[in-house]
Amino acid sequence: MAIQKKNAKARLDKYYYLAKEKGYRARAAFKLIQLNKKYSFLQSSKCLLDLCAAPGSWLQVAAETMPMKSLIVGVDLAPIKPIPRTITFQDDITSDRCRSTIRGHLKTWKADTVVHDGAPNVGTAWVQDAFSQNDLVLASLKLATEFLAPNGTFVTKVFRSKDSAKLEWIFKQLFGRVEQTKPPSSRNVSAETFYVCRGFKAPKHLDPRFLDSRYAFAEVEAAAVNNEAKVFNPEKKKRKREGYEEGDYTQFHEVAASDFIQTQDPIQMLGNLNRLHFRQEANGDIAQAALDKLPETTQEIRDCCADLRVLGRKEFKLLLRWRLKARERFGFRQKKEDHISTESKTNAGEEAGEGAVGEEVAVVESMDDEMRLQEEIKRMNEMQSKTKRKERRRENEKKQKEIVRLQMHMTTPADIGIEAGGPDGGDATFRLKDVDKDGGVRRQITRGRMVAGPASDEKKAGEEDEEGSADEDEDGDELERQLDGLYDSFQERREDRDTKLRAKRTRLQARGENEEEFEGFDNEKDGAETDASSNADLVEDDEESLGSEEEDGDQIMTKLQPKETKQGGLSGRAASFFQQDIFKDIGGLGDDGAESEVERERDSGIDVDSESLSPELKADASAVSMDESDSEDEMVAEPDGEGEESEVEETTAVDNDAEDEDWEEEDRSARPEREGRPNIDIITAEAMTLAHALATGKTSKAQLTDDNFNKYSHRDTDGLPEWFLDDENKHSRPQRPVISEAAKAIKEKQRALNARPIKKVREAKARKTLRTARRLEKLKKKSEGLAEGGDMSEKDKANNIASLMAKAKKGAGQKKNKKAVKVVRAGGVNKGAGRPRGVKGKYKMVDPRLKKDVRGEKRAAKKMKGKK
Ligand SMILES: C[S@@+](CC[C@H](N)C(=O)[O-])C[C@H]1O[C@@H](n2cnc3c(N)ncnc32)[C@H](O)[C@@H]1O
Repeated sequence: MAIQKKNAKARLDKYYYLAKEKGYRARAAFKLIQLNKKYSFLQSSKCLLDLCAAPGSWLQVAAETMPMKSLIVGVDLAPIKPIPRTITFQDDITSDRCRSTIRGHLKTWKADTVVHDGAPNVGTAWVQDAFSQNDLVLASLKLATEFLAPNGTFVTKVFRSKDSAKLEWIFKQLFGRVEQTKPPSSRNVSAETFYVCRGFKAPKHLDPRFLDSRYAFAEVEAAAVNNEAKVFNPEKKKRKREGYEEGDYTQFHEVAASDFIQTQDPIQMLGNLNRLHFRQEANGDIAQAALDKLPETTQEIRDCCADLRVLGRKEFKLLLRWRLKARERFGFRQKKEDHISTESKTNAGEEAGEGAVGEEVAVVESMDDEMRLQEEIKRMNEMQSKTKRKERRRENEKKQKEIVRLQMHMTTPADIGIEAGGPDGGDATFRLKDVDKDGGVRRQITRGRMVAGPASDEKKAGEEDEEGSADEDEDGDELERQLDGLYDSFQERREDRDTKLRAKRTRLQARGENEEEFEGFDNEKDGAETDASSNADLVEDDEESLGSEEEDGDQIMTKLQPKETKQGGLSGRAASFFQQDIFKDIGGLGDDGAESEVERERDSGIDVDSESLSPELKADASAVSMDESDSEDEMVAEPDGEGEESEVEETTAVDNDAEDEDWEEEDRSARPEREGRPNIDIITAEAMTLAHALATGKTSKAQLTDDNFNKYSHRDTDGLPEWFLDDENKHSRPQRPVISEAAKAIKEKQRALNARPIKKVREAKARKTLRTARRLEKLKKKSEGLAEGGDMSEKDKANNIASLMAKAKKGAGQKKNKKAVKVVRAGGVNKGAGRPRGVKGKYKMVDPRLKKDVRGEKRAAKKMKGKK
């Protein structure tokens, strides 16, 4: 947060002020404007859903861009002040209530566009923030999949992190076209980027895990090729190529659920079968009917039995637990219980008890009902407390691991401090967990240095959790160990059948080994660094709500850039592209005359006079004109419309010697050319460098033309305020290289120019010279007349001519006599009544006191003169 405050001022950039000027509530508005400018999705949308909409600048943009009577709904955790033409409400987009509220607002409509600009609260570690943001993205995508119309558009902000690629993969499964972009208004220092996903495929059915961060991110991660795995695990398992079992030529296998309850090898069944059915044939198995009626046989169990191939670890555990319960109901006993029930253990049971852990035996019960009931209750209680302890321990263990992995940037901050299990409290299905199959003892997943701390912590936590004795704890793990062992053997069987699974496991193992060997991270340092940068990155401008600017000064409102205008059916970008010279002879490519040559030149960063430049020079594209007769004001070349300062200007063919007479305003279009080419003068070091490069062949015309089609060339400046454009012109333009020789040459040139009198002085001098010349001409004529006059004596003639010359000389130094301004004393009859009576010509009303003072001064001056 400190970082945010420190940078608060710097964050108030031009978009902030522009937003303020245009009345948008946040500068984020420009992001939507720029995204829409590029992809034009708002104009064609009639229904829009804005997830995480506060303070509402995107809603403002949507409301003014979408067609009238469009339905625009916005939701955010924070309240949104009402915006005309939009419906807003306050809720968490991850909640079910939010979903039903949206449904209520949309009624039968489907959204054409869903936009999401959500950002989690900042202040935690970078990875954690990024993860929460990704979580938000998934939540918004979930809503989008529910409310988007087929072929609709989903626009979302994503913070670049290791999970961005996974998100992109998910987007690509759901949308026809997915593009990543960063609008210019998004700060470069921000890790945010935007995905514009178009062409929603609207799948009829979507596995909810697809949009669950734990599964979604884990799945995509596993899909990545791990080359290291190949290095560290070069051995190849031999493939089994036996083919079909004898007499079994189908790939779909099912058995009655009661068989699963009775079997001694449930894992084998779960691994090989596709379904456990509950069908009851006439005269069929009573166990099957009883099983069907058992309260433990819940709908969830039935669903799991329906397709065993799609189940995960959690579901398998569920089925195995269900089987154990059913076996108890049916009177089967486990080995451990046989120890408790000393009366009824059979020899067969004992033999089975020596076998592998978890092996069960059928026991013939002979206890009376009461004892059995007590035993049942005791056992259930034990099981319950064991399960609780186990859950707690696993939570702790998981959190510790996640924290370490998080610090190592090896994982996302999955549910730290929240819930380690799945959304419904279960484990992540695809979580890696190594199991010691034979001993049923679970190995630590994370190894080496990384887990040293957590492992001991875990132990501590485990100790704290202990409520009973150590023996009790061991018993408590029994079920877990059995399940893990069973699941492990199931996994192995599956892997034997499925090469992909095997490869995945190998990769994960290799990764684990790499982690073990890796010793290079400095957790503290790393963490500190990322935290700092993360905050800077994640504290995005969007929180800068203008509405509450007084409070934090960071909030802004935005104004949209002008809408993209289409020219001749082409988008603005396409139109400007086809306006290039190479397309000019091709008909039907937009409006040929829409842009003048000069404008084109200007767009490419060159300011030239279209009429005076030859085509070659246009191609040279290095010229911006400056008339030598024009003085310094023109030299400080104003930036053109595109923000490029003029670098070279045309000169007229004016000779320096005649500069005094050259004060008439130049008509640029009438500038002469030298040998059919415009007379070019170079006035900036960049232009000089460019000219040098051209002259020495270091660059070519084509290269130059290419360079001028840059990202600054085709900006839409319509409707933008002057100050904004000025700022753009100053800073958003290509930086051209300058060589020192060029800089020196320009300096020299400017020094010479500065030494010259300024234009007005030269003009005045020229006018004076002209007047004198005219007067002398007149004088000459008069003198000639006098000289010819016969009546006058030679002396008179000489006197007359001398006096004429003296007059002319005097007159040349004098300005025309201005008519005297009559000073009138304000007051009396002259008080406030327009022109004073009897006064003709110019007059000036003055304060009576002032008039008196002036007269007094004059008198005093006269007296002084007289004394002298
Ligand atoms: C960058 S702002 C959005 C700015 C908005 N696009 C605009 O133009 O004004 C991010 C918003 O996400 C919201 N947000 C974060 N988590 C949310 C959640 N779980 N549900 C709803 N809104 C959430 C925050 O309250 C915050 O207002």
